[in-house]
Amino acid sequence: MDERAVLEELKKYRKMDLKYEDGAILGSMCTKPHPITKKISDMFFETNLGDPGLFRGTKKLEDEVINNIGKFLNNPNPFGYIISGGTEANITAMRAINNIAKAKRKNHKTTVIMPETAHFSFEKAREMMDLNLITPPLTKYYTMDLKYINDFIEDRNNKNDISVDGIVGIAGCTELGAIDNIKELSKIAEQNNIFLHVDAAFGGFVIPFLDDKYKLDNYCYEFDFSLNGVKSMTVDPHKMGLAPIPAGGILFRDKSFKKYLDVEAPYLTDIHQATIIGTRSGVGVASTWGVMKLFGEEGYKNLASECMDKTHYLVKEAKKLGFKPVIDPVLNIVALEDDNPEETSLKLRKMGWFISICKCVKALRIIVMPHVEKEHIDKFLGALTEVKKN
Ligand SMILES: CC1=C(O)/C(=C\N=C/Cc2ccc(O)cc2)C(COP(=O)(O)O)=CN1
Repeated sequence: MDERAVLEELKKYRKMDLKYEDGAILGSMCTKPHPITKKISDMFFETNLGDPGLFRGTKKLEDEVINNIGKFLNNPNPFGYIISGGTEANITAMRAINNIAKAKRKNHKTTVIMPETAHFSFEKAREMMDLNLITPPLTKYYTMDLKYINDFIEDRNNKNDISVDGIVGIAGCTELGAIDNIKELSKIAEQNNIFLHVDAAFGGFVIPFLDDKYKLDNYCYEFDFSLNGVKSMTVDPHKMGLAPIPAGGILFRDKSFKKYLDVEAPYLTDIHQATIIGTRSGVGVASTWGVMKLFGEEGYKNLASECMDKTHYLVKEAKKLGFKPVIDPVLNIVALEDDNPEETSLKLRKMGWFISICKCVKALRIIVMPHVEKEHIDKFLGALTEVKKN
């Protein structure tokens, strides 16, 4: 095929895809990347951070991006990477917890406490590292029951039983946007010398920029490295950071954690490699650097406010039509109670609406990303009303 034919053929495939701007994508935590990232992608498309000695400028960008993200997460000295996504970031944090535990006790089964609302990337980590996951009961706000955690750890300590090696707190859970009480989890982690990882894959680019008027009394919004017990965080630029895929982020409190991830990499320009993925493009790094410079704190504050205003609009209009949110929106995520979410979601899909559903509660799930406008919300609620009538 000549170049023209190749491009013509590819256009046929691309036309089969949905477009964010059409507003029918309501169940995605990704959105249309900022336009500047097209130009940045073109500049950095051949870079490979898997061999950083060859791409020193791009590696310098990654270090600056990690520091810039660290700044809005109250970490003056972060260590980390911009990697394939939140899944790789969470698995990386579990690698660190597992390797720290194994270094203390050889035949120990690493035990990690995390909520049932945790993203399924932790199930992949469990399977890969044979982790022992403990899921405490949830409160009515869909956050982990702190008394249960304290009692569980105390009981283990009293029995001199297998200790708890890690705790995972979610700052903006996938299904509902609920934020665990990271402040209390940090105290528990510090008192018991347990590694606390915060999965803020979605919330990391929202919570630091959230105006107080959107904050609910039932949740604690302190969630970052300002809490001494927090040892690592997942924060994904390719969600509310408006970077193109792939751009997940893993940050550790400092560089002392690198030794728990390093693997010898003899034939690279570096002698060690800490990331799970080897060869990795620098496009996500450069795009994140660019969008963060373009937006600044004000830009992300405006973005968070715009999405929260549309979220509250959706809830207000849905309530008028008799639909009930599972919880008041914590972030730009709405879960509407539904007696048969699978069926409703399928009917909506046939009408061209792509929402998702919750697992932890019978509900429809809508993520009000920047590409979702009020007109899309109005049309969606019209379709939902029609589906529920029949
Ligand atoms: C709290 C948390 C998440 O909500 C999460 C992903 N969430 C949602 C991923 C998603 C994105 C677009 C889409 O159309 C559908 C789903 C991940 C994994 O992030 P990923 O590997 O970048 O998908 C980790 N933690």
